[in-house]
Amino acid sequence: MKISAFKPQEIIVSPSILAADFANLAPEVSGAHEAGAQFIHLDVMDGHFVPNISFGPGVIGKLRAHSEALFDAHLMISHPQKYIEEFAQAGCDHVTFHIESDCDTQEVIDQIHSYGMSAGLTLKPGTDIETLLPFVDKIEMVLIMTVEPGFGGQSFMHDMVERITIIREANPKLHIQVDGGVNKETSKIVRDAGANVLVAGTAFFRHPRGMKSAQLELSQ
Ligand SMILES: O=C(CO)[C@H](O)[C@H](O)COP(=O)(O)O
Ligand SMILES: [Fe+2]
Repeated sequence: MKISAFKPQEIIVSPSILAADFANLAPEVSGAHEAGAQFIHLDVMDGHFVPNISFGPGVIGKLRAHSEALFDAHLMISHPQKYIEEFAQAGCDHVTFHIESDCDTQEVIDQIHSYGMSAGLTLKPGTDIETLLPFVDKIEMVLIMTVEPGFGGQSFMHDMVERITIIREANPKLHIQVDGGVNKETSKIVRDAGANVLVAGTAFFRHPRGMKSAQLELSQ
């Protein structure tokens, strides 16, 4: 699945498997797609860029056979340039990395594209949004973090919403993704601001009435 199959006006839910049952990832991933999610959000953490360790290309590669959803990797790692080939081989369709990573930003964007994947850029809440502006015509998606990266289940940072408007004005054709504390209420706020890709971990995989209810609540 390629991101070019989706329009930036289209509302897409990207469930973060960080909140899924790690002992049952295959049915969690296939169930998410069956519930209507078109992306699967894969949070890769190295314990260095962020103070948490999650999973890497080995796990993603095993999950690939269980879903036809777009595999949307969010790399929270210090040296993304060392691993792009591995994420491509694991079956990722899209790779987002952090502008604060220790790499040449344009070189990593080119590296991602060279494997036929789409590229995304993101930034921590404390980083100036202006740092992203030189790249908005070079990538397919911007990810606005609405929590400090590293952990699921945190509260949505409302003061990040104006970043969505800034990016939407800078490039109306970009996919704009929001990640962190997205639920029934906050998804409306970010959609109204111009975001179209909604990452949800807790609100999706731990919804009291299941994934189909979560999908409906996030996308309506
Ligand atoms: O990138 C992330 C954390 O760094 C996760 O994608 C995000 O936190 C999703 O979890 P939740 O919806 O529970 O906030
Ligand atoms: Fe994420």
